[in-house]
Amino acid sequence: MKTSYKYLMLVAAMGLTACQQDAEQKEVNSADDKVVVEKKVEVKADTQKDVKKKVVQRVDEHSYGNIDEVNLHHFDLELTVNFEAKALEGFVDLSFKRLKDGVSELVLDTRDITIDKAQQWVNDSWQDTSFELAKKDPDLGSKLSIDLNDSSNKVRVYYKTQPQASGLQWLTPEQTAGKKHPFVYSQAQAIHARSFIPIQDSPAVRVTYTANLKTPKELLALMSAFNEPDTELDGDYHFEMPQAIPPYLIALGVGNLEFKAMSDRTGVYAEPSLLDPAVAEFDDTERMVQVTEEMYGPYRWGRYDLLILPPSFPYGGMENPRLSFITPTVIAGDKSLVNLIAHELAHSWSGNLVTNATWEDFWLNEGFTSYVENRIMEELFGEERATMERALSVQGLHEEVKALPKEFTILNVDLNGRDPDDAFSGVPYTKGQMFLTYLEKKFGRDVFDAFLVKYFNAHAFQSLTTTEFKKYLKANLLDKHPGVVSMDEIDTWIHEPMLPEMMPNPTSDAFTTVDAETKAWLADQKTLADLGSSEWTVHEWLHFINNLPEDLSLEHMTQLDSEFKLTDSTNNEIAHAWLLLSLKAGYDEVMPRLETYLVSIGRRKLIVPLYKALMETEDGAAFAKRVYKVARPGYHPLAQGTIDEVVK
Ligand SMILES: CC/C=C\C/C=C\C[C@@H](O)/C=C/C=C/C=C\[C@@H](O)CCCC(=O)O
Ligand SMILES: [Zn+2]
Repeated sequence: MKTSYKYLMLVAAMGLTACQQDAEQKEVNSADDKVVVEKKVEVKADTQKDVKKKVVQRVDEHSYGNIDEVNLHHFDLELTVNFEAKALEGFVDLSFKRLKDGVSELVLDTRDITIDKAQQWVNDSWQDTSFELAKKDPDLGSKLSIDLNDSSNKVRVYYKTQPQASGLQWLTPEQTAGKKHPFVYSQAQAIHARSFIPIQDSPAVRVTYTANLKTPKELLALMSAFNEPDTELDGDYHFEMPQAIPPYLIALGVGNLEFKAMSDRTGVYAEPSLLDPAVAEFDDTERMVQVTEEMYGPYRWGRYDLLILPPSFPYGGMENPRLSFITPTVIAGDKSLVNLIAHELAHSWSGNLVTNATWEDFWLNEGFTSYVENRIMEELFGEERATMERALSVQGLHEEVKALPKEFTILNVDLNGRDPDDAFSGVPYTKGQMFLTYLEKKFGRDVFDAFLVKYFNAHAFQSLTTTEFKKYLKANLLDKHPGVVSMDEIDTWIHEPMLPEMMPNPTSDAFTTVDAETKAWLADQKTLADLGSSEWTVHEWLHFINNLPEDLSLEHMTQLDSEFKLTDSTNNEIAHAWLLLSLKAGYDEVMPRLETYLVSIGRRKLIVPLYKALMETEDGAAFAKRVYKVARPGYHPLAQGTIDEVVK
């Protein structure tokens, strides 16, 4: 096996002796994958702590790409969307610059892609070149090495995706709202872009792109690129993405989609029956863009549109640039769940503009975004709602942390040897958000806002590691205001497990009132009719349900349901909270509703806790297995993977 280029990069950076290099080299040559190589280097670096922090964290253990040798900066994609074969078929031209002399190969990430041919651009023509597709690693996929001659700077790869591509979901017409047309969409984060494009699939890479997609004539294709609002349906679509983005933000969606504008630069794409409800729900989007610009500087991506996906979309939203992908489960009819739009929009600053360099730095994307999301909500809907949303998140975090492996409660998590999807949790989101809220409170909002604007500008269209962030924070905030927050405190937030005592604890007066009312009801001092609940917002309802005792009597559960019709709630968050409580309290009246819920929604956050709760009892497990059999074919591969583990 060849020596890992990353190994050499690390050795050079760490200044190991020739003898040490030799010893390491032997181990590397016998190792069969690069993760082992990096583990080895990390052990070695333990004796040089500062070097370890500086160097090892720059390594992206989730990519085979030779990014220190070849800088991939642009691609042109030509694909046919073949619904019968559940495949994308065509080729990609990858343009790159060499960073060193003597580079003889371009190393890419792939997963479950069939490679038909590789060519390189030499002397003004395409010439075949040899390539090697390595054995598949279960987490990372297959390394693709393409031989380069001395001068080429463009490679063409002919390929097709396979039906099980982890980054694509192919839906039959029956799985869509309209039931007449098929649908396909991508979800590339964290390391799934490689299942539909051979690429250096690391968030440290940034590429511009163009694409031509051929689809059935009656369908519309969209990408995370410029989407012309009045595109004609003709099955032949061209896209340009002039801003350089990391590969996990490459996205496509194809279906029976229509467009409605919400402002000059914002609009919604959705299946026809969902279009008007979505526009009504999300018509504050333009205001959201404006207030974010006022706080954090210009929106740098041109248009900001939303694509409403089928309910099987495994996440709430995905921040694909210029075109956020959105679950329909947040179309509640009362704008109660639109913080999700604030969140995806906030990524246009934190995540898409300033990006985590590796998946171990994921909290840099999500902590900042959750903080900015809440600031947008405060601007649009007031302090009380923003506080309630923070309080709900923090309570959820406390619950989640109890069940997580301790190492996953660290912001700068160690993902060595792990699939990033397996470490996914609310920690990078809410613990990260609370860290920034802590800094805001310590330094004051004006100072902290100025720091954030500077941070976004200084790192625009770049990726950075946690170590680089800490250095920037120290120089630009801590050292400028000495004695306010120490580096030890910063390290506790970023590198220690669990939740620090200094974590802010958002308290809402409205929630305090709900708590008092609940107490009075449980003590038989008030009836449900006297609770004042007719004035409650969705957030108060969520707080109420989430804080009821898990062993609430069946009599109390029945009273609640007959008074408030909670089993029939059409708000998916309230329904989720109520169904979960019902499972814990043994309130079986909900089972038919639970079955419908689990079969009709594929968003992991809403269904995984329900499957987990079901698996706690024998009857529940039998129910879970029966329902999952029906629901599974409609779920996204990511949700299938998670729930397969739960419902073993
Ligand atoms: C500690 C976690 C460390 C690393 C995880 C790295 C990457 C996460 C990756 O697996 C994929 C994440 C995709 C997220 C997409 C959208 C979310 O913001 C949705 C949140 C949940 C929801 O609202 O449904
Ligand atoms: Zn996010």
